[in-house]
Amino acid sequence: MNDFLSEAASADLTRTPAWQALGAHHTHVRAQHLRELFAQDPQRGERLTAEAAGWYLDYSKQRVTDETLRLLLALAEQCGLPARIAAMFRGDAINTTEHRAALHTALRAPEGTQILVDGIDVVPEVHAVLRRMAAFADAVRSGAWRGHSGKRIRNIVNIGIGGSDLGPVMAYEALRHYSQRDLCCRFVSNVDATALAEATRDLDAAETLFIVCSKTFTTLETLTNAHAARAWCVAQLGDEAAVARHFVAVSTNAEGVAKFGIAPKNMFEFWDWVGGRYSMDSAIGLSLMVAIGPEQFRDMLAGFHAMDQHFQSAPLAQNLPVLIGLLAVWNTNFLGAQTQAVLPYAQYLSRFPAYLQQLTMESNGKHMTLDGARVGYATSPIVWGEPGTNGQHSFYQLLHQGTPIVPCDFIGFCQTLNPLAPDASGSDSQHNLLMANCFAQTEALAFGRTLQQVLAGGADPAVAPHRSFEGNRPSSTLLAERLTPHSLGALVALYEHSVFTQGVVWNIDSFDQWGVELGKVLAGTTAKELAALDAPQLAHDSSTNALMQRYRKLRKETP
Ligand SMILES: O=P(O)(O)OC[C@H]1O[C@H](O)[C@H](O)[C@@H](O)[C@@H]1O
Repeated sequence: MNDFLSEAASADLTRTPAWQALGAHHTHVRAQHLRELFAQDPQRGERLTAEAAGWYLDYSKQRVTDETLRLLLALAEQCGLPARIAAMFRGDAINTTEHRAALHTALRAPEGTQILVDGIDVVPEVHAVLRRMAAFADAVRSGAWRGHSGKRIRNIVNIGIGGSDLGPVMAYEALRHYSQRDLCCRFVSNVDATALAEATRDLDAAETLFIVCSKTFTTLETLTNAHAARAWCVAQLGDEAAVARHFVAVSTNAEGVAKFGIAPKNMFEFWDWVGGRYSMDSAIGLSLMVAIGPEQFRDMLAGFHAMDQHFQSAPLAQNLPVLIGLLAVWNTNFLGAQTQAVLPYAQYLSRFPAYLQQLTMESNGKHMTLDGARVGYATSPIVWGEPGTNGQHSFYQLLHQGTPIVPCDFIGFCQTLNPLAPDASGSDSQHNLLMANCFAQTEALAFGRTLQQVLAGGADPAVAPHRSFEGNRPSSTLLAERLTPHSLGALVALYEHSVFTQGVVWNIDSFDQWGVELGKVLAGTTAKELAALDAPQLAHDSSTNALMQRYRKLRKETP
């Protein structure tokens, strides 16, 4: 057993005293409505809140009592959370199945901090790469870096998938307001050739820079797209040598990058102790840095770091990531929720739910404990969501009146970056409308509308039951003053650490992803069979065989 694992963490979770106490306690909470909890405690909405790194968390509309919180905090203690947090920040090999540290926190550690991996301080390396990235970003932004034919770079195409795509594209969209207007960034991830074809259709190769992002530099989708992009570029510019001015790489695999034909001086490195889904603040964020500039990127890192410090040092009861993580455990394991909706009331955060899907589900979608036993409890919720108010006109019907319980995280900002409709008081009426929707939704979910209220409003008694809302649907609200690189960094770190908190309680490895491997291996074999058009025998199951045969037949007949 690893020395950072406490005895309790390795014992069967469901037999720990805190878990058992929560099991006994949850029937009591289930019998209570949020209406009663608020009526009993007029200060609840101010009391069940916490604040850190510019973010205010209101979790008073979660179905918890003070006793629930006390028991959840006891559970965290019994699972050894404080020791596990310390182990992560220290650089212990907490990713046990891959024998690696999970040190994304080192990516935003200020210069002068010392973090040792195998006896070597990694912080100077992190800052050396950041400086190289900054010099490159400045050169592209100023026009000092020219394309092969001497033209200025106007377009950046990031090629990567999973963590090498979702973080950069989410953050680029989130921080568009801060990006250089004459630079256009596009992101290609899917191996469907349509993605690359549409991303490059209207571009001039002479003005286009490809950033190929892949931690391993072996990912089939990324290498396939990178080769296709290279062919497109060379065909347009008529010279193989153009690759040197139009391709850079971000990877841990220098050999793979060199083999592709990108010179070491055009490669930005990161390290195996950075997980793909935890890498947007490493060199994987190069496209973002080119778009928003090194200063704003550093501001984002400072936001990450502020939340890291809070997670590391705040008491568990006031610790935002810990609270959010424990509430997820409560909702999943005791209230029976299977999914979690993330609802940003900010168009700029349109890709945030997709980003959180990988962060959460690839991290905690596991069924084996660190000790190699099958878990006897549910682990990661299914994460989904859309920006408000769009979601309201789509799936909120189910949130309000459906049969499943869906805990919601509402995320919003007090100030808009695009004031289109300033009113007499100086605030923006369009933004007021957006946020009014956000607050009203949390209220409606929690308190609903009783049958009596509906009837008192004069509704037809036959329709009244359909128009009543049970309420008692849990949500949290995260509010910050303004969407800035700093507040975005803090928000991402908040969720990273909340996912870690859940993983610690569930006693799973939140940093491996073996479940993705099988699909990759099978697709490789199948791709070979599809390529060999006339190969007579297929040895899959009858369904897969029939599908492949049909595909081959129709593909052949297509002119
Ligand atoms: O960055 P790469 O090595 O190309 O990996 C890209 C992605 O590959 C797999 O899908 C992994 O499960 C992801 O965690 C990773 O982000």
